[in-house]
Amino acid sequence: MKIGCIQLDIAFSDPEKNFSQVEKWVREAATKGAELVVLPETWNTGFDLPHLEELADQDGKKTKELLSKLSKELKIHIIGGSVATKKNEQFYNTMYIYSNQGELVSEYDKAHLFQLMDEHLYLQAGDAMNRFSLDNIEAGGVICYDIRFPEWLRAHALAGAKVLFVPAQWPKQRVDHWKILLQARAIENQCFVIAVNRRGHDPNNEFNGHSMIIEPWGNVLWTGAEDEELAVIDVDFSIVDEIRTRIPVYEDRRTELYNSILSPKN
Ligand SMILES: O=C(O)CCC(=O)C(=O)O
Repeated sequence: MKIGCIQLDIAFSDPEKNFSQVEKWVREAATKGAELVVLPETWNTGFDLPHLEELADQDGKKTKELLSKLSKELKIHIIGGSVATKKNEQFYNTMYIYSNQGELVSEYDKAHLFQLMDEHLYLQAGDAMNRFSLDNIEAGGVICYDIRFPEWLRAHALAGAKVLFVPAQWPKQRVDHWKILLQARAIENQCFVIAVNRRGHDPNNEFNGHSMIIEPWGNVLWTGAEDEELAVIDVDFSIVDEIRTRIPVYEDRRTELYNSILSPKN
């Protein structure tokens, strides 16, 4: 499958500009032959959390309209990064997944809120897993800081995911963590990891891309540059099963042992 990664330079606090940029880039990805496209985290607003009341997308309506229209018209799957949303009077960091038929196949609210950037002060955390299937490829999706929680990604893999999508706004100063954590998550879960970071800056942080596609043996198939970029990379998802047989990690897990330590009976 040809995967388009859009390493967007998000305009801070300017949803209108970001909606038109996203439309332009998704159209360009389709022109370049992408069958699935991945966007970064909170691409509608950037991290302008204090102004969510004015900026957040009410019920994700505007985002859903755009992604549904583009996925249907261009016949392209869209991993919609994430957007700041307002639902039931509360704010969320929400990921929408659209199939190439224009159907919403999954909606996920970021489960782990990043205290270093004050997310916990403004947003509600989601509790639901993000599992879906596109063209019979079993997938999962998490957002940025979620990759620091191996048990959360493992849960998606145990539930069947063979590829994990990771939209992010990961700051430049910790990009070494980003690369190592993504590679580790791919190796330990023996799955593809397709992670798209933004580039550019906001008032507090600089973001320097380094988006990555990693295969289940841990080899990096593609790393994004430091500029705004659209890359279209051909990925063969069929290798997952062979790698899972080569080292039978799932078979060798000792769940009872872990459970007895984490929840002793007495
Ligand atoms: O974990 C990190 O260092 C970065 C996380 C982050 O920026 C986020 O979740 O938005």
